[in-house]
Amino acid sequence: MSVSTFSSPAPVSGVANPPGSFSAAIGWKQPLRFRRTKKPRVISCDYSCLEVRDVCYRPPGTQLNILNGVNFSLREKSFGLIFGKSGSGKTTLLQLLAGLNKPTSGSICIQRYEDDGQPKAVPELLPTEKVGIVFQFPERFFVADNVLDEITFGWPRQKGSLKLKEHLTSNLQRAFNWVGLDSIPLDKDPQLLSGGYKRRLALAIQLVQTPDLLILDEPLAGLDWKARADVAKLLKHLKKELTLLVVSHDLRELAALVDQSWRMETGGVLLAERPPV
Ligand SMILES: Nc1ncnc2c1ncn2[C@@H]1O[C@H](COP(=O)(O)OP(=O)(O)OP(=O)(O)O)[C@@H](O)[C@H]1O
Repeated sequence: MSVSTFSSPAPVSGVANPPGSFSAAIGWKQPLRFRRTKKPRVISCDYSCLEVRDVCYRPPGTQLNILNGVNFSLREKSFGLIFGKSGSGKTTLLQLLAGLNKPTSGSICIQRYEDDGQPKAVPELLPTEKVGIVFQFPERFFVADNVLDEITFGWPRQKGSLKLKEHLTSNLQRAFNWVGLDSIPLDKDPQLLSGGYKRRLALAIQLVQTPDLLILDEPLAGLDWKARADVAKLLKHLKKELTLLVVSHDLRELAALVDQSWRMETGGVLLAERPPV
């Protein structure tokens, strides 16, 4: 979905593992350092949009459409907000975007545009491996008894996957920097983190996979005012790196971040509307 305009940090082996580094924590013989590669910058003015067209969803075995002709478009590296009454179909839509269910009809695509707004080539189906999703109250799904195991849960365990692990570790370091988890000991029990830090950890787990689109269902729910402000600030920072689509009832805290917003009406109809704050 995004065009890479900057060279990314590349792992380099051959130096001692600094104590507390990810490489040391994982116990690798080939330690990692990070330096910027000298690839030239590519300046590109074209852009892409997530485009949802005429999406309907009816759960198998039922006669009722939860989503009815949903249409919207969200430009890359922007912040989209969906709000609306409980039970209107917001989470159902997020699940379709994340590839957890398939629309009954309609399409979910990425369309590239020229700088002048002309579509470039035909739209491509949204690749679900480039979509991350953080569910409501993600900390309830934490399974490990330390931060490192929680974030590396599901990583390849086979011996032959060193390259992939190096890649993931490089991403992990970047994700921890982005969400401000660098100061947290990797052996800390995730359940002992504050509410705001649990949310940061849940975000980092998704960011390791370098999604282009990150979907968040009620990211501020259940947090105190300080943690809500911290997470909102973090989302503002993340918007510079990837596209964010958020479902939330916390309109006041998020209004300043919003580039585009929609109200989900009862019956699964989505209407472009500013947050009523
Ligand atoms: N598999 C299913 N079968 C039948 N009904 C379903 C199914 N999944 C969701 N629903 C119903 O669809 C409606 C929309 O649910 P959804 O969770 O998407 O709403 P929501 O807008 O996200 O609500 P909330 O804000 O409370 O999270 C609800 O009435 C829900 O009970």
